[in-house]
Amino acid sequence: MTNRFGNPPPFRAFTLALVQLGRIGANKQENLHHAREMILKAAKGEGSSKKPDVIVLPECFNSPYGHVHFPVYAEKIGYTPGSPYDISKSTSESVKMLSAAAKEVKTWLIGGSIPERDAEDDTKIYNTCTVYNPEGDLIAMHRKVHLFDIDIPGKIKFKESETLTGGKTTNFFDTDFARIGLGICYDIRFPELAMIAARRGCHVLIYPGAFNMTTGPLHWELLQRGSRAVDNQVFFSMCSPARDLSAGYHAWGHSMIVDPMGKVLKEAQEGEEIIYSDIGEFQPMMILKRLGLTFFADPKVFNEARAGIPVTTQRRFDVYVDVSQ
Ligand SMILES: O=C(O)CCC(=O)C(=O)O
Repeated sequence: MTNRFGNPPPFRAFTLALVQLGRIGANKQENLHHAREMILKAAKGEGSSKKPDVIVLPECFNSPYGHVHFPVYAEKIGYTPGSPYDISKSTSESVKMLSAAAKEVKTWLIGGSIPERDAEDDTKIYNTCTVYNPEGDLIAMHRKVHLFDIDIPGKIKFKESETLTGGKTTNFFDTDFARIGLGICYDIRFPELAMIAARRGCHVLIYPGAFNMTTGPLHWELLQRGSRAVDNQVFFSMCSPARDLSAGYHAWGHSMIVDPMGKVLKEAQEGEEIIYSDIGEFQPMMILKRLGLTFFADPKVFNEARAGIPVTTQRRFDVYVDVSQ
């Protein structure tokens, strides 16, 4: 696909690891220490025969989840919109840990999310995902666009907007094997974000998330499979923290990887766990080629979904009205 956002890299199979992180408590140092341990474990492919190309952490991995906690745990990443990413002078302990861990394991790392304090305006805090390449460079960020403000009487009330500001941009990044789109948790409820990413050539969308015990059982899987993956014919994945019933917020867990036909490739349970899945299919011949410098993979399900059910090219933008009013 050619587009004004630059051609995406050719899509080749890769292995994705989701770290459904547990033990996220009040002590930030411990949270960072444990997250690092789990990144190292995931990189070894522990519990799997696979060594991942991309490792993902959950939403809000360095702090308890709740609007009162965000200002206390917020860190300045050192990023100013419009400027290149440069974390050499960042004061963020979380960013330093993530960058060093990605470099150590030489793997792409989607660093879940952390509360981020604006570089210039101290009153603004975002829920921010940072992404590192295998050299440890920060190469992409996503500030949660849609804030999680809900009130289901007797079940759950949550108001991120009490302390957070919403991001203003859609974001993706290119690796040498795929273009990957970003979102965070509640962003999944807004189909526009995923559709924009898919139409900009993303093959895979990855959202760190932390659904709860009310909406989790009803919507977590439905939104990933039935909605964002099938709507856009992309691989879709959300990575949750593990469920901790002693914490103030009870995460649903069930981190998941879904293919473009809506098939669940891997799903975690509730506890701390690392799950792995191939994105695209490795063929035996291709494994051999992989021992050389190049390898080819079969993005079969991606191409077949789009060829067999060509909604991507059948959309009637001439008919759809502007629904923004
Ligand atoms: O949309 C939902 O039901 C949950 C969203 C959420 O937990 C979040 O945005 O952190």
